[in-house]
Amino acid sequence: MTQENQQLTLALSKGRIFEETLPLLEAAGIKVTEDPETSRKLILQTNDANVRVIIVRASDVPTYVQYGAADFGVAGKDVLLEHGGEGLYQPIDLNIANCRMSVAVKDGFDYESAVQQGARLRVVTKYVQTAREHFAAKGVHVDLIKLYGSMELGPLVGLADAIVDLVSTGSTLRANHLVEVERIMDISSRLVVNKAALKLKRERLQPILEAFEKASKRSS
Ligand SMILES: Nc1ncnc2c1ncn2[C@@H]1O[C@H](COP(=O)(O)OP(=O)(O)OP(=O)(O)O)[C@@H](O)[C@H]1O
Ligand SMILES: O=P(O)(O)OC[C@H]1O[C@H](OP(=O)(O)OP(=O)(O)O)[C@H](O)[C@@H]1O
Repeated sequence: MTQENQQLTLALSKGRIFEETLPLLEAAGIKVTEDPETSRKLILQTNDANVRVIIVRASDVPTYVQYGAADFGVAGKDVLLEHGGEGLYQPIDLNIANCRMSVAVKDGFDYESAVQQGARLRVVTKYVQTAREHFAAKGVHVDLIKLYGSMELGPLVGLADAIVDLVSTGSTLRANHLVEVERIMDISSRLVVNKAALKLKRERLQPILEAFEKASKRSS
């Protein structure tokens, strides 16, 4: 095997996923030697010459792994559901970046009666696939409008009746006078592995996957 074939590339997003993956990497003996918050570099080296980290948008992690540009990565269940998971093996729930996906409305909006009356609701979200499935399963009629961020603004400026977004502490909802009216699902981040890499680089990947699994169980 050539040196290049031995190299493993891990796709991570900046922020909470990077921060919360660091202890798992350390459990596998891997230390990232550069900080993505202070460096503009998109390829970060580690103490292991055969492992490098690439920094991509959270929602792009599954795409890099699907096409083999990264051998493995860490992505939220929210992102994986929107992507569809094609070409990805998802062996471990890492139990990091925990939150929930919920429906929220402006304080005072009677969501239950609107639903009971069969009203057609306008919903803004970044998670169109998951939202569509959720409302279809409930038999609620919705017009979904895709946004890329600041969903909480939608009901405040008359763009929508409701939002589907991630909630953790609830402080973003409170700050914008919104209330959570339905929990759709719990969200955590998963390790995703390129299916071909799992076969071809199993020897290098396996110990890392095992260390991640052990460390993520310890923290649960
Ligand atoms: N408030 C939160 N608390 C805990 N976990 C969260 C929270 N918000 C998002 N997450 C989880 O962390 C992941 C990464 O979120 P992050 O905010 O870093 O990226 P993003 O801004 O949503 O993505 P993108 O850059 O692609 O638009 C999300 O996909 C989700 O699974
Ligand atoms: O319930 P809370 O603890 O307030 O967390 C919820 C917020 O967290 C996420 O945004 P994030 O902080 O990731 O900002 P961004 O997606 O706009 O980068 C999510 O989109 C909510 O706005």
